[in-house]
Amino acid sequence: MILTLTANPSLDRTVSLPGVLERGAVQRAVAAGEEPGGKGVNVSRALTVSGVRSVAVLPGADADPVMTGLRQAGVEYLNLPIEAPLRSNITLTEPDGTTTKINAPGPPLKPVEQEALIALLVGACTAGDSGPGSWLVLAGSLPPEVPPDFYASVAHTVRDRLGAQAPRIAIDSSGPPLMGALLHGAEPDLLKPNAEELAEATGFSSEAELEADPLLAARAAGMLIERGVGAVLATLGARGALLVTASGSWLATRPPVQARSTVGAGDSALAGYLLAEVAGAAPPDCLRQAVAHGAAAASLPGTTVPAVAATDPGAVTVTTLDGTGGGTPRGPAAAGSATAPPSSSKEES
Ligand SMILES: O=P(O)(O)OC[C@@]1(O)O[C@H](CO)[C@@H](O)[C@@H]1O
Repeated sequence: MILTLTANPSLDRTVSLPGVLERGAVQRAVAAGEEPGGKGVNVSRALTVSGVRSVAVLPGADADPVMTGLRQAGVEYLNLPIEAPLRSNITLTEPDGTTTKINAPGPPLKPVEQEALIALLVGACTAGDSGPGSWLVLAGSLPPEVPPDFYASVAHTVRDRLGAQAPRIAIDSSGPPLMGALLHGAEPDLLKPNAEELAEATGFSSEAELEADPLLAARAAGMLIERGVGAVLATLGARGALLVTASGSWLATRPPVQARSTVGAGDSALAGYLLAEVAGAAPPDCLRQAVAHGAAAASLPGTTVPAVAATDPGAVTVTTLDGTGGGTPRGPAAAGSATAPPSSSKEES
């Protein structure tokens, strides 16, 4: 069982435009839809749709549309009821796949609610089939009033309370919550940054340089390994993704796909990695499945998550970067090409 914690979930509203987004104009959408979102929620959705048990832990009222969406999608969840409605995040998509996203701050989570959310999570870790072979994913931004070291506090509490039975911890966040986690000793077993977050977390080179140069990105990821991170799964937009561990570094690339919405592609990549990992795959094959999942998600509308059966890991090429490991190269040699969101769409972590 894989647990996810989304402290700042959202109802993702996707509006499809018939053409280019025109600032200041009234435009008619060709389609609109809603899905439960937030990074951890998306990871849980992607795992569930592939038949891997996942429980999403999140704040929000029983009647909140996010819970309704999770029930409809058959996703298991544990919610901490709060009074305020959860946020709605808006995605505007253009026909060429260009994605514009506007994220709301979300309702504040009071200190007493933060404690209760952690208690709910610890309870979930001790129940069922969570344990040292499993994972806890801490993902997304933090709502107002939550301190930036929140993910580090969660990691410390879970490890203190569960000891050897604690699940491994994966973190996917950005800005102050990412820095707060790293600076306060969260020491995640897995960190999933994009190029911007890798630059932010290491202060090593710029986002553009890291995205353009996987070897440079691998060096930056290596700095995080030296600081106690177990493994770094770095998504590099059109350059594919990297996996860096203490025992090896790998780069995965694939032919471009026609992107429809890059929202949630990073979350699906993390889900792909985890579902391969819990099935016992070797690191290069976990990376392969991450890239296959991310590519499939980018080709789907809105925050839609793919099932593993709809992904194409055979199209992904994995190469060893440092001669310490490597997967069985499969599919067309496609170095330098990968999931290709349009240049005007930023890959979300
Ligand atoms: O504001 P955050 O928490 O950083 O990101 C939230 C969000 O953009 O992340 C997901 C895509 O990764 C979406 O479902 C959701 O709207």
